[in-house]
Amino acid sequence: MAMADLIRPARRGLMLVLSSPSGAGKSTLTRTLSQKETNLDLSISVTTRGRRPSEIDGVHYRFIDREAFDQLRDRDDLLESAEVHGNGYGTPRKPVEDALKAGRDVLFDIDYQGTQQILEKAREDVVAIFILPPSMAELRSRLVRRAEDAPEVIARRLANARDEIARWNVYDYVIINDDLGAAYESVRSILAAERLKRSRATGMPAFVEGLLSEQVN
Ligand SMILES: Nc1nc2c(ncn2[C@@H]2O[C@H](COP(=O)(O)OP(=O)(O)O)[C@@H](O)[C@H]2O)c(=O)[nH]1
Ligand SMILES: Nc1ncnc2c1ncn2[C@@H]1O[C@H](COP(=O)(O)OP(=O)(O)O)[C@@H](O)[C@H]1O
Repeated sequence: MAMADLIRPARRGLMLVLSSPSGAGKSTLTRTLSQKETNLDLSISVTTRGRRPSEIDGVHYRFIDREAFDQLRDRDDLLESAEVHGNGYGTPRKPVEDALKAGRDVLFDIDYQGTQQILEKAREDVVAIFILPPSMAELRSRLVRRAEDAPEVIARRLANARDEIARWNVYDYVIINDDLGAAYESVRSILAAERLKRSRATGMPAFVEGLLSEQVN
């Protein structure tokens, strides 16, 4: 091992938050990102909301009852928690702390209230991105097309969208998810840039080392 590797402090993982009003596309972007990116753990939240037909317990959320939720929160086992659209949601603390300590980055799909709580705790380590739909009409059609929620649930989520959009200034970046591929590339670029910024403190990034060690004639 090179001397530089021995004295270089390991980079603490960063916390990447993706939030959006319901239906703007954060779950789709989160899923793609966690499949394609290495060194990025997805934080699995607990929720008291009922499971949607397409969801798997332990993969998309851990579905728990109100009593279990209150117990986790009261024991301080949640890094952040909030009431959203009438249900409890929270981030289990332990998996996040373990990943960050090991230098892995963590991806969160949480709302603005949870984002604010995490920012208050660890501003320097957080990168918060807000995903917006191109229009309110398109937001509505995405919720209808997704066909996972009852009409009254969709109506409530659309009504709440206005309050959520008004919180845009909690975030470091805002992305309009019109073309999905373009939105994904924007998220990926932000992650790459923020990782590079942080690696300055801990030494040369691997791809720079790679370029410098390559011999060409
Ligand atoms: N604060 C907080 N919000 C969460 C958490 N998990 C999910 N959310 C948010 O709760 C809201 C509702 O999520 P969900 O019921 O899956 O509906 P969706 O927005 O239509 O995908 C979204 O804004 C999520 O980002 C969490 O652990 N903490
Ligand atoms: N750029 C896009 N163009 C068209 N449809 C999209 C786009 N992004 C996401 N969708 C679709 O919109 C619906 C809502 O997306 P989803 O990721 O579930 O939103 P959220 O997690 O923000 O509630 C899904 O059916 C998804 O396939």
